[in-house]
Amino acid sequence: MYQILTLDELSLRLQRRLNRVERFEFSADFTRPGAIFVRSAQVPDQLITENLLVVGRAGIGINNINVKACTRNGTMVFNTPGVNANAVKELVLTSLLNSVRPIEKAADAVQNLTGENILEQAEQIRNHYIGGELIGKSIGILGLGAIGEQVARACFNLGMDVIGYARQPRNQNYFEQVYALKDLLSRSDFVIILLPLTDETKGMFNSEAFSSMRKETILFNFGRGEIVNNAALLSALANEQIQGYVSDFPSRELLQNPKIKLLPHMGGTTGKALQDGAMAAMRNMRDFLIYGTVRQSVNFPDVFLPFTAPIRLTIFYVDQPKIFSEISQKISAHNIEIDILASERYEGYVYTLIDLDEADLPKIRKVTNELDQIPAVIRLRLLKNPNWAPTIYL
Ligand SMILES: NC(=O)C1=CN([C@@H]2O[C@H](COP(=O)(O)OP(=O)(O)OC[C@H]3O[C@@H](n4cnc5c(N)ncnc54)[C@H](O)[C@@H]3O)[C@@H](O)[C@H]2O)C=CC1
Ligand SMILES: O=C(O)C(=O)COP(=O)(O)O
Repeated sequence: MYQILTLDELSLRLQRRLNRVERFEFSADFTRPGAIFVRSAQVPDQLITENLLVVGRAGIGINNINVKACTRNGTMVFNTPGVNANAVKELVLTSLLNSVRPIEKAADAVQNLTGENILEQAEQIRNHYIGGELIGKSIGILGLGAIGEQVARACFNLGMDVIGYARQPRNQNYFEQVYALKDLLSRSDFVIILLPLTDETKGMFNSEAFSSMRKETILFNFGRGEIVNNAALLSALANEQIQGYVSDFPSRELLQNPKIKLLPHMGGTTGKALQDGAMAAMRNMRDFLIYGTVRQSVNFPDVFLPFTAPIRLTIFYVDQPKIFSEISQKISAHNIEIDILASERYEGYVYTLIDLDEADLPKIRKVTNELDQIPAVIRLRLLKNPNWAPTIYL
C-alpha cells in the first residue's frame, strides 16, 4: 500500500477510482508519506524523508518544492506541462479585454437604474464608459512557453503587434522576437509576465525595468508574484511610470490601490484544467510507483520500458565513471540474468531500470543489499511485476 499525502485537494471521485484500481491510500495527514500530490501548496522540507519516492505537481510552477533536496534524496519530482495553458490564456485575454472596456462598472451602473425606460436611461449613461480597443496596440510577452505561445497567437489574431522575449530563437511568424528586455518594455502598451519563478526571474521587474516602460502601459503578472519587486512597482505607479498592474498573486502591500487589480491565483482554476492536471499527475505517479517509469520529471530523466519480466530494479545514482559496470557485475556475480534494461542521464544523475529474468526473491534481495552499499547509489527499488503477481516489494 502506498501512502499518498494530498497537500492540495484531490477530487474524491478520482481518489475512489485510484483506490479501487491501485490500492493507494490517500490522506491529508500522513507525516512520512511515500508520495505527495500537490498544486501550489508549499511542500515542507521535513516531508522529504527516506520514505518519499515521488512528488507530483498537478500544474506547472515548481517553486513550492525543494527540488534539489528531493534529488539528493532520490525523490522523483514531476509536473504536468500544458494542462492549464488554455485556462491561463483565456484568463489573460479576459483581463486584457477588461482593461480596455469598463464592463464591470458599466454593468453595476445599469443595475442601479430605476423607473421605466431603462434602455433609454442606460443609453444616456453609456458615454461615461467609453472604452479602448486592442487592435493595433502592442503587447510584450515574457515567457514563450506553453501559455506564452498561446497568448501570443491569440493576440496576433486580435490584430495586435506582438513582441516576444525569449532566450532562444523561436522563428514564429505571429510575434517579433527581441532579446533585450528593455527593448520589449519601451515598445509595449501591454506587458504580460508568463515566466516561471527562478533565481534569474526573481525581482526582474525592478526600478530599472519600470524606468524603461511607457506611462500608458498596463503590466499583467500571471507568472509569479516575486518576479515583480512590489516596492519598485508601487513607486512606478505613484510616479506614473506605468498606468496599472493586474496580478494573479495578491499580497498585503498591494491591496486597496485603485491602480492595481488582484486575482486569487485563479489562472489554472477551471474544472477542465484541474481535472486534466489531477489525472495526468495520478497517471505519472501510478506509473512511477508501480512500474518505475518516469514521465515529465523535472529532476529525473524520462525513462520508459515495458514491464514483462517478473522483477524490476530501479536505481537512481550519481553519474560516475564505471558505476554501471559495478552494478551489472554485482548482479551477474549472483548468476542473475538481466533480461533488458533502460538507462538515461540527467544533470549529473542516472536513472536505470533493470528487468531481471529471475523470480527468486531471497536471492535478489542479497543483490539489492549489495547494490545499496555502493556510495553513488541514492535510491534503489525492487518492483514485482503486478501482472505476474499482485505484491510490490520496496
Ligand atoms: N497564474 C496561474 O494560475 C498559472 C501560472 N503559471 C506560471 O506561468 C509559468 C509559465 O507556465 P508555462 O508557459 O506553462 O511554462 P513553460 O515551462 O511552458 O514556459 C516557460 C517559458 O519561460 C521561459 N523562461 C524561463 N526563464 C526565462 C528567463 N529568465 N528569460 C526568458 N524566458 C525564460 C522558458 O524558456 C519557457 O519558454 C509557470 O512557471 C508558472 O509560474 C502557470 C500556470 C498557471
Ligand atoms: O500551474 C501553475 O504553475 C499554477 O500557477 C497553477 O497553480 P494551481 O495548480 O492552480 O495552484
